[in-house]
Amino acid sequence: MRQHMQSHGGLSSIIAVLILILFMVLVRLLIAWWILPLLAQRKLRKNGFGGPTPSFPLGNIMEMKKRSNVSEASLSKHLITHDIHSTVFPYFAEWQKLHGKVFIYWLGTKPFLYIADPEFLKKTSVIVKGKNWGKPDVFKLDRKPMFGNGLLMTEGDEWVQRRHIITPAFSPSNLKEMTNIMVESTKRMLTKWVDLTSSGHAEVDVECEITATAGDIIAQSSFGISPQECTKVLEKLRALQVALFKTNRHVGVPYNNFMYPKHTLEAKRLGNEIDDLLMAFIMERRKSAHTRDESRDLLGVLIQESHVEDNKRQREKLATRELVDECKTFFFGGHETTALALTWTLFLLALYPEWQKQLREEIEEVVGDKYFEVAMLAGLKKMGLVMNEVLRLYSPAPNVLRQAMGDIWVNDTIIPDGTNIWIDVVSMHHDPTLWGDDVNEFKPERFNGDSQGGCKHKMGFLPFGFGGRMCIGRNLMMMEYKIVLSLVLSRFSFSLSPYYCHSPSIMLSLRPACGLPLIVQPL
Ligand code: HEM
Repeated sequence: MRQHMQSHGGLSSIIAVLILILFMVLVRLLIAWWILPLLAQRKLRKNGFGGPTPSFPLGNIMEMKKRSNVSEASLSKHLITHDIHSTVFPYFAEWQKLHGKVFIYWLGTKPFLYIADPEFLKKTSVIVKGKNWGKPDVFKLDRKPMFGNGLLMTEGDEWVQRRHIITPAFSPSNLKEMTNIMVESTKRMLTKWVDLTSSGHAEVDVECEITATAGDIIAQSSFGISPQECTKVLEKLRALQVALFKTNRHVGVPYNNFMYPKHTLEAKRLGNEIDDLLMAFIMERRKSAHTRDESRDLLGVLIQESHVEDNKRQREKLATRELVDECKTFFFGGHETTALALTWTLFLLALYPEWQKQLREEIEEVVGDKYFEVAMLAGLKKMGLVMNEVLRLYSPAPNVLRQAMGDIWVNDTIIPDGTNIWIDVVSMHHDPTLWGDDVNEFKPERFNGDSQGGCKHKMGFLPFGFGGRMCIGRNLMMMEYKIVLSLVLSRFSFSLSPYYCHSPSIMLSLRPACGLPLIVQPL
């Protein structure tokens, strides 16, 4: 009997200890997920920033979803308007009316400082330089299968070192060497269009075609990968983007991965498969690096750096894992945004044929029947104006993300260490107080003689980000943009297909949700 009571007492103490442990774990989680973020929010609110009221554990996500659904339902897909902010970010457009251009909102248990005020942004960016900006932890984790710890996601000294290593790959002489690849890839695409049109198909899904060509260009010019191998990586990247976008909806909610186990596992699997493919290319190039004069394309530069460091046995060598992450980052970042800039351009030129005509005349004058040379690009001035106007109205990178690494003082305002920051580029590019009443009109001439397009604030036009972390590939993009567009315009005229539905939407980048069907006609 005594023995029975003793064992019963032992069991009770074990249960009591377990309950205590469980209680302590819950308290710790509550502190980490809610109390500490609330304290951070209080510090931010002391500055006078308002914002929608969050609830635990979703923050403001339900409201964001609700507003997105309402906006989608009310969108007339046949009405073409360039006033897209309230369509792509309906919740931000609504909250701006209530709380101004700087406020706090919550993704799950993470408070974010929303900024659509260029003056406020300027003040923070004067104080904080490239190296001292971080990237939000939640996105680093969530987008890991896509970018790993590549340049886009690195911070501090590691970012400085990587940026230093990678920059030479974008030197003018390296870019010049890429011209042939760009011309040949585009010509292959256009030959396909000729075949299609001669077999009676006048309609082409231009977004799909341009994306494949931009992928082919980055794969060949930066990694020396053949078009066939490139297709494999591109298909997986696209599938990964879709899977990530589906899991992305609850970013910031604790253990949100378990809410979409199928998509999370799929993203992980695809991420690993892309890693394996890239690893195989790297190994192949590493082998040949010993035997041939190594090319100075991006992969060549990265491999050379890792070799030099290997030989000297320095600590900061680029490990193979880091090479894979950089390749992933550049593969995706290097084709998706450029392809979208070209896609939105073809959409706008289809809508405004007088600009199509003007650009064609300029190309005839500058390039004519000659083979494309880099020196000709500067002569394509009107095309440059169109490019800027497209990047303003339909910015492929719709937002810029930051995290404060240390307290940031902006006059009397403090942005505390660890604050996540969401900069709304679409809002700033469509703000009538910055651009005037014609803000939502397609007017490339606004950039004539003014690289800021008449914007009243020099940080109101940010298609490539800002400061030290500005896009490293922007010169490559500009060159590719002009080459591809010149070749398309000089071989084809085009108009919108009656099946086009106007639905710009966000899937990491700003894209036409239903593609871009165009009626193309050989010239
Ligand atoms: C229309 C085309 C492009 C647009 C709109 C664009 C936009 C951007 C933006 C907004 C950023 C973030 C800057 C920031 O955080 O302040 C960025 C960074 C970056 N972009 Fe681009 N980009 C384009 C083309 C390219 C190309 C062609 C490449 C590569 C070949 C590239 C590679 C990168 C990389 C690696 C970063 C990270 C830079 C860093 O953090 O140091 N981008 N880009």
